[in-house]
Amino acid sequence: MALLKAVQNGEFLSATLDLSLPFEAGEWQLENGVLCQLTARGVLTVIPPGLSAASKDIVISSGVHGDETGPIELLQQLVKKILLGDLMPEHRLLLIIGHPEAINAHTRFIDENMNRLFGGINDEKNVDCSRANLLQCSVDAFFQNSPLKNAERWHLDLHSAIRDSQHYTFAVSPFSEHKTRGLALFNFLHHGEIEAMMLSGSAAPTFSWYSAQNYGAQALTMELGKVARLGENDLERLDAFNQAMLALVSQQSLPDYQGDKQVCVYRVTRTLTKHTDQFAFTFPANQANFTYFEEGAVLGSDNGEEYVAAKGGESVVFPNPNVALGQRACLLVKQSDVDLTDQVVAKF
Ligand SMILES: O=C(O)CCC(=O)N[C@@H](CCC(=O)O)C(=O)O
Ligand SMILES: [Zn+2]
Repeated sequence: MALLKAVQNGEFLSATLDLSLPFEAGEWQLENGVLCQLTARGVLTVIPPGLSAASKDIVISSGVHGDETGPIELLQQLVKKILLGDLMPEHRLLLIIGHPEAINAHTRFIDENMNRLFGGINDEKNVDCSRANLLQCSVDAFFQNSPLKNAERWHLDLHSAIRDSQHYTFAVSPFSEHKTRGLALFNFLHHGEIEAMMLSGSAAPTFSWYSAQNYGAQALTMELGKVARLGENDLERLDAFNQAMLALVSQQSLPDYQGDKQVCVYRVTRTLTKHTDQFAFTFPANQANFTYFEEGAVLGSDNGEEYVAAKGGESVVFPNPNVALGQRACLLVKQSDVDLTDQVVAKF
């Protein structure tokens, strides 16, 4: 079946991944009036017939890393519900399957980590750079061409962690110069029963940062469980998040959270960068995210420089000594007692 026809039938993921099907752009309307625009492989805009003053512009992306497949399955389910008329979106949506070549290859990336390529347009020297450029242009077009004036902008970039984690689900809030940490975003995290949130204090060229920095979007990198092959994910464990995501796209706004789950908040204290090939950690490669190290514990070293846990201790997240030179080898975080219902955090 041709690519466009397959997408129209709800098969967004399989049509996106079948690279033998030539890409066809297309625009069509569903019986319920929803307008769909397929503008690039894996890039679908959805526009409900009746936009209101409360409508938002929401980007949901998955598969920016090809081996993080649980969120890709969730996105496919969401798209299918919309395309078959089973879910009426309330907001303009840009729904993205990030990196088809990497997904097909079951790898994080092909030549370089695409989630470090959102700092602006790249030289198109490989497929990761070309795809990052296309995704940046797609996000630009989506936000810039919105008929909604002063609409709230959101971007949820869905990932899953490589290793075990003391928090099965968590979010990274990228640093930006805009107020991109609103109370509605925290309310969403509570509804999704997301266990932890890290507040980043410095810019990083990730996809969620791109939308926060350039468009003031309420943006998060969401870490949802652990990497597994497509079709082998335990989506039950992500059900609270999935329900919150479905509600986000189909309701004007989420009701104030009344449950008793609390998001554990961390501030990023430091980013350790790999400067030389001597970079090494003192702990095993599979050390769980959020492992805590007492003050003074040696965490690793790089060409004779030792990294030691700071005053009060620090926890390590995303430790990876195998990254390219000049890239982030881990984040160090400290638990913070800020309350996510607090306007003070929401100011930033
Ligand atoms: O589990 C890991 O080590 C990596 C999971 C992952 O891909 N995380 C994102 C986080 C992006 C951010 O800091 O916002 C990444 O490393 O790109
Ligand atoms: Zn990822």
